[in-house]
Amino acid sequence: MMYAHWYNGTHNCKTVFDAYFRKLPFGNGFAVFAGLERIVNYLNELKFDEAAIQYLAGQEERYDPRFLEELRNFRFTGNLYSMEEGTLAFPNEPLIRVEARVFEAQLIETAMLNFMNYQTLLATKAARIKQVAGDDQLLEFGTRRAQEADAALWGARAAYIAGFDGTSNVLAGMRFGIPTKGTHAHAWVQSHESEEEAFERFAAALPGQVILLVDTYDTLKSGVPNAIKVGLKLKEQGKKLLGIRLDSGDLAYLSIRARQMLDEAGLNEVKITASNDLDENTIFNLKAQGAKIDVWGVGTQLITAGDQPSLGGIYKLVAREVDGEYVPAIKISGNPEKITTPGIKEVYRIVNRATGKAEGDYIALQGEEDAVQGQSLKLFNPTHTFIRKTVANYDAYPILKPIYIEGKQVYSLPGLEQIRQHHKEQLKLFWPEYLRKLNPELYPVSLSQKLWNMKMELIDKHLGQRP
Ligand SMILES: Nc1ncnc2c1ncn2[C@@H]1O[C@H](COP(=O)(O)OP(=O)(O)OP(=O)(O)O)[C@@H](O)[C@H]1O
Ligand SMILES: O=P(O)(O)OC[C@H]1O[C@H](OP(=O)(O)OP(=O)(O)O)[C@H](O)[C@@H]1O
Ligand SMILES: O=C(O)c1cccnc1
Repeated sequence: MMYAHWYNGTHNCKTVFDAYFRKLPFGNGFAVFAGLERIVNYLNELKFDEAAIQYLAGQEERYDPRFLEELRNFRFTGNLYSMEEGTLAFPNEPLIRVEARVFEAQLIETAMLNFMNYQTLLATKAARIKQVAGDDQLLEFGTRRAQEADAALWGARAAYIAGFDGTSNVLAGMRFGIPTKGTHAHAWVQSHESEEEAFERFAAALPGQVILLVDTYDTLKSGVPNAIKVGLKLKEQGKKLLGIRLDSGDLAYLSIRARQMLDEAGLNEVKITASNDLDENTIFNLKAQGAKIDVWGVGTQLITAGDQPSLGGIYKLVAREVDGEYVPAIKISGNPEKITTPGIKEVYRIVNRATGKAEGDYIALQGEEDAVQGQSLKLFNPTHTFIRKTVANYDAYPILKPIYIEGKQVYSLPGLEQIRQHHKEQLKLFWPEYLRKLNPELYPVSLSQKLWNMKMELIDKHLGQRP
């Protein structure tokens, strides 16, 4: 497409694209936007180096050398607006808007969607797990099962944004400052003559971090009693057994029994960690069964987003420059939900001043800023327009922030702690009915009347052209 634009002399035409998703993952009521940091890293480094030019020169498309010369000077020179990481996002509203030469805007589509889709999916899955875990500690244990190494690293970051407390991925600790936490594997126990010896040696090496895996041979007959022996010895030395880990069997029953045994031995402070194919449903059920688990190690189901391995985020052309002016663009589909919303748009989060809670998101055309300054605002469902409400006494917060203006990064990436905090504050903005895990209420995302009218006119215009 880049070549075809260059060949036809349209490559410098300005275009506007929106990145958004149509359907929330996991039946959740919201998504947690993530991926911006990696998008910024990508755009800052985006260029065609000599090796790339050479590779393209050898392809069967037989690119004109002047095109390859153009690529040599390629960099991102456009504008990019985005939600901040950790922000709650909803279907059919732009999460990112790109305004750039079509040459650039088109190239970055796939990479941007890759980063946005995976990280947003992961942060959303992690938010669901966080919701059931409450104040229990959550550890990300997924690296060995992730869809390759990048997914492990950025997935650990996304999980931390949404409320996980640590990761077993040490590179994620080094790169992003996420606390690294973990225990030991069965192999540690298997590589000693006895379980007791294995526990003692582990405690000797890492006296401040001892969490012992107790299920290698027999959890209640051998693992927990041996851990208690080591725990009591550590106590005598003024040190502490931090915890035990259960990794198989009935985690409710075993944790209740292990808790009793630890308490009877006077080791009330020793925490119980559980792992083994956990997700929000097993954790919810284990808690309902009265499991005595303080720390949850979650791997495969989180890092692969096991129940929905992809977010269907898309990137659609919404405006293009014609004779020096932007004109809105639309894509029609037989499926009304797939019809795009044309034009350059702002997204506002409408917050009720009396309750401090979000009433809905409101998408208006650029230049329509007055629409959200009035005494009252009409929100309606763009597909089922009879579903409507009027909000008075509100604040309208624009949620797309400028990240690049004319290719210059104008946004300083916040630290991870700040992003995590922002996410926590976002959650407080919403009524619980939108946040609940099962059958949440549909959060209203409305179009301005002007935008809705314009969309309908464009639909009429294009359908009118049909034979
Ligand atoms: N009390 C419980 N209620 C509901 N689910 C549980 C309970 N205890 C464990 N589970 C879950 O049931 C599944 C058991 O899986 P599986 O049968 O493969 O494990 P296992 O045989 O105990 O251990 P291993 O990993 O050694 O095979 C896991 O996902 C685990 O988290
Ligand atoms: O179950 P997850 O949520 O992915 O959590 C990570 C799992 O990885 C480790 O197991 P390991 O790779 O040794 O396999 P196994 O315990 O299932 O045999 C650990 O003991 C957990 O069970
Ligand atoms: O630290 C652990 O116990 C751990 C880490 C990753 C995967 N499984 C277990």
